[in-house]
Amino acid sequence: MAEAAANGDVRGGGVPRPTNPMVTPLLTDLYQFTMAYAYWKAGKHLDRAVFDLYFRKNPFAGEFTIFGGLEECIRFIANFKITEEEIKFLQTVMPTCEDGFFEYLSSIDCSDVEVYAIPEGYVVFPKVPLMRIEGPVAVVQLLETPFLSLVNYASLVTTNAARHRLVAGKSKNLLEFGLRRAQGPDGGISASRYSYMGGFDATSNVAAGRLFGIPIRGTHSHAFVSSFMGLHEITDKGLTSSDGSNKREDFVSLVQNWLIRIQDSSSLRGTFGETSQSELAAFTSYALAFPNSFLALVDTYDVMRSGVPNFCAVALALNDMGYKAVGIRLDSGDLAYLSVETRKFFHAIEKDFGVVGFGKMNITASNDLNEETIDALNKQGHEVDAFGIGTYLVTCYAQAALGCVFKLVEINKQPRIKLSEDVTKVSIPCKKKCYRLYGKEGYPLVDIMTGEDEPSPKIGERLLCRHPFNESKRAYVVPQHVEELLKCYWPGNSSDSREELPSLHEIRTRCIQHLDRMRPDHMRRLNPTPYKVSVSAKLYDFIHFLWLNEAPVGELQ
Ligand SMILES: Nc1ncnc2c1ncn2[C@@H]1O[C@H](COP(=O)(O)OP(=O)(O)OP(=O)(O)O)[C@@H](O)[C@H]1O
Ligand SMILES: O=P(O)(O)OC[C@H]1O[C@H](OP(=O)(O)OP(=O)(O)O)[C@H](O)[C@@H]1O
Ligand SMILES: O=C(O)c1cccnc1
Ligand SMILES: [Mg+2]
Repeated sequence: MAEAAANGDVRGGGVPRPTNPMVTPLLTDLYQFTMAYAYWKAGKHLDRAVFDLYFRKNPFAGEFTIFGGLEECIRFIANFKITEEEIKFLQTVMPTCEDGFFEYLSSIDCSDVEVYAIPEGYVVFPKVPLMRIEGPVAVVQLLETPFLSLVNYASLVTTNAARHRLVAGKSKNLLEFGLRRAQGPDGGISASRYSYMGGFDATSNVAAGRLFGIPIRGTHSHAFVSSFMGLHEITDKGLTSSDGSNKREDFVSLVQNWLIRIQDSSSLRGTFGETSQSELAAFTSYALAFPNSFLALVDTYDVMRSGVPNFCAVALALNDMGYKAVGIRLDSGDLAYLSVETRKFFHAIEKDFGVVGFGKMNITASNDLNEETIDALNKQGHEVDAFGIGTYLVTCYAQAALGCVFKLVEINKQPRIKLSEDVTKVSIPCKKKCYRLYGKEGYPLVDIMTGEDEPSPKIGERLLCRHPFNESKRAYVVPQHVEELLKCYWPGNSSDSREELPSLHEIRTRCIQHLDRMRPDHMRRLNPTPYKVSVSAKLYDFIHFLWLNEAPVGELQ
């Protein structure tokens, strides 16, 4: 709801426009328009074509991917219309094309296009169509680039987020901090949205929070700490206690007294000397501004000799006034060691001053974190409760693109194939149905593609599942549960009813549930087991028949 409202104009049968106003029919490659013209010239533009959108290899050396970006594709086609002004511009780009073509272009929409897709947030695998798009060939051709642009990064960053969640574990808070490092504003907004979808808890990106209802969180920066010179800068020193008693105290004096008491306490005596007064002033000021949610960045000068003792002095002063501090953020140094030492310090405070719960104070870590560093921290042992992750998450540093493609699989009911020297690049022809077959233990066992007219797999019935290209790889499966994967998201001429577009929060919940349902060996970081993607025996035979038919026979001289 908030999404539609924030996005203003709602058209296309109640489907809002794409989130990014740059997503228009012109956000495509020139060759889509030149091909559309050539189809039109040949009188072929209304030929009924079926395209599959899929990827060939899982990213990040993993064996799974999460599908993201579907809602934006549906928003795009629901509102697809080339404006008069855009037509005029296209005429300048393609000056040799006949007027009749531009009249045709101005008449098209996607009312006769059908989109069947795997629901957003599902765990998906190579070669299985994420989307099957059917319609007049010229129109569907125009959808290729925008669809790929909407799905490729969305799926990649959702998968990246899910991988960070898997390595961090369920109990940790994951905060997306990437806006400043993302590939521009659209990259940043998309990263926040799809990181949340992939299992992050919150974002620092305020605009994304507003647009998508993602929880917004944040701490403060080093600049805030170093901007203070000393406690004398704090003019309004008073803090009113939280208990409604109107008790007001000189908070600065309270903090100073606590710092002395910590320095003299039995377990911490001698562990630190003079702390930074600049930092103490910054923390005190921040606590005065946010007494209910005080969290301090403790690594500007020295974590153990200044940041943590200063934080504790302020947190204990807040405690006297009935407020509970949140915790600290570490943004440099050895995060395993520093988090463990900080935790010991917190426990010592709890013990020495009898402040129940102080030992459990939140520790957030940031600084160029990624899957590997979090894995390393886990192996070393750490006390971090929350990870703030920017650069490696949003730029998908470990893999630049997912490599989704959009391939013609049928035209006018004639199956088509794209051949390649590289067998992984050979497309799987035909308008297909796709199923996920579940085994006895409740795990998905295999995805299978069949021809459109083949009977669907049945529970309890043995079915031969074949590798699409490798003759010797095949297995019988007796499914305990069968799920048809491609659902109708844009019915076009068909009589199927349209699937609802769930909220981002619902997609996130679904994504987490689906990841939980996978067999653990597919999900592990090191040498995961590939999930099997197969075709029916009939489709296998047909692929190889068509392959032989289309591949020219070489001549040896
Ligand atoms: N215990 C650890 N094990 C493995 N990697 C770690 C550990 N602690 C921190 N890291 C990672 O090591 C890198 C440290 O970065 P870098 O060498 O720039 O040091 P820094 O602490 O940021 O230094 P500076 O104080 O100059 O900012 C970061 O990517 C961080 O996530
Ligand atoms: O490290 P990332 O995963 O990209 O997360 C975002 C970073 O952004 C902030 O740093 P800032 O821009 O202040 O600069 P810094 O690198 O000097 O800390 C924050 O302190 C994090 O370190
Ligand atoms: O709130 C934070 O701590 C934050 C936000 C963005 C980038 N780095 C840190
Ligand atoms: Mg940093």
